[in-house]
Amino acid sequence: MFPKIDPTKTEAWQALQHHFLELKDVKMQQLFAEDKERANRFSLAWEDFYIDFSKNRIASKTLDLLLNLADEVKLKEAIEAQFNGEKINETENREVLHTALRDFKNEKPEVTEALQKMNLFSSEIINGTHVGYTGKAITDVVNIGIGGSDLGPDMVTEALQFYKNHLNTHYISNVDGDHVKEILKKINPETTLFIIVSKTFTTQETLTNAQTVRKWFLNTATEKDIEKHFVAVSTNLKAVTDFGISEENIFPMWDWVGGRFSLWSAVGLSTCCAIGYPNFELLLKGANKMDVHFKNSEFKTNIPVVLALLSIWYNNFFKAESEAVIPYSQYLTKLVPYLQQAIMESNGKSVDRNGSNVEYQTGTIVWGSTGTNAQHAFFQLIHQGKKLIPADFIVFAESLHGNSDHQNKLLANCFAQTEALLMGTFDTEVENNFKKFEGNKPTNTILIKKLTPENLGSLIALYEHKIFVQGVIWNIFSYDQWGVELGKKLAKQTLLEIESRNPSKSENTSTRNLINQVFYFKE
Ligand SMILES: O=P(O)(O)OC[C@H]1O[C@](O)(CO)[C@@H](O)[C@@H]1O
Repeated sequence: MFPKIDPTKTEAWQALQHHFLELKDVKMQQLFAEDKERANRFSLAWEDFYIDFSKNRIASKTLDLLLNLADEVKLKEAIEAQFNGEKINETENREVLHTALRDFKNEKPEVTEALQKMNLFSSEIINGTHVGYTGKAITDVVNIGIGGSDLGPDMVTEALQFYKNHLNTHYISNVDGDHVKEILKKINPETTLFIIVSKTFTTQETLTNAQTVRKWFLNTATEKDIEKHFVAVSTNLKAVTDFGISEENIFPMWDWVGGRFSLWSAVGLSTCCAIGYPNFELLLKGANKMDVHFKNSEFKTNIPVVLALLSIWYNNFFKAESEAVIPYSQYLTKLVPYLQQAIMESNGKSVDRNGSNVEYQTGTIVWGSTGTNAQHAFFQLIHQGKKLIPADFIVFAESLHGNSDHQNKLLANCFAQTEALLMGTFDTEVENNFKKFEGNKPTNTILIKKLTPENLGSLIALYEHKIFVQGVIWNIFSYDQWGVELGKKLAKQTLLEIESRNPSKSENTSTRNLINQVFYFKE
């Protein structure tokens, strides 16, 4: 196991603190003017990716010190420990091997078997050999799950809709009954496949939605028809079979795959049905390429490592509280909600790997939405507000739609925004302070050749590894999520009170009043 090192006790951290004082007031506009090679020096080209990180408040020394920090906290050993399947998720006593789901060279037999099952099943759904209870082909696929059992597959299916076949896909996640009701309005029980995805098969929202859908289905069909229309993805075979789904209709999940890192497994079955297995495999292969890059590249040319270190620089030294992600692609509308779970559920921790409270900032808040729309929404604050918000701009050089007029305008806007954020109105006369832009706002630009399943896989894996690197540096456990448990427990108790319809006995007066007010409104 790699050592548990408090980052603030390292020499590199101390050096970075001094260096921060030298650099905190530096203007990037000047750094660019003084160094014509800056953009070349602070950029990385890899496969179909070009990462420009020159528009950051860094000098060469900054990067050197950050790289020293990575060495001092033994990042290399940590990466090896993860890929070698050591139980680095210590609080759950689990290995962390989502990378094994996409490693076609060293496949785990159970992964190969699951992929074969997904291939066969999705092909039968797509080509119409798997028919519903009245003999009709499946037209709609509904994923029922929440968190990692929803956000990843939903995001990927949406992102790759250009590659989609005739199947309609739907995602039911919220326990709010409006969600399931609105989806049920759109589908026909005779031609719909339901995929219940829950690693634990104990999640209240998913089980409630699954029961509601089952009841709706049985309004027209019979119990024996369930096998043609319901499959599940879970580790909890007993709970699934108790629900009424037979073992052959269960796709596996494993303890060594965290929910928010599981879209590569059978959790991605809805995506696999929507885009077909060959495209799904390309997605996995793209992720694997990034895994190999992450595992083998020296840190200074290692994309996830460099992006993670830059984020640490702002989070821990500039004290930036959040980061924005702005994909200039309508297809990536769901990337930010997906990243919010991946990043914040992983690194929103305040206890270190030794069990002590941490005295430094950890998990960044991530937010954002697609450009160009975001320009007309919150960009005002990034340009002229008081907060420092480092941002990742993600854009594809080639479009899928082929309309160069649109694509050129999209690219122009993306690049122009990063330049405006950098330069502001530096060195130019402005009429008044209201029209002044300070500039000096940091951005990374992730320019990718084209939105293909492979490149999307690489992009997602990039962020997965960035999360891990940050967790190692902060000396926290990125792969557990104890912070979600208390709310789940209290919701169960609160539900009992609401269902009892007796005046609340809740000890907390605020909660008590809220429950009683609901009763009053309903009278
Ligand atoms: O797949 P399950 O077990 O239903 O869990 C769903 C989600 O709930 C969480 O446990 C907590 O929100 C996530 O980590 C997970 O992705």
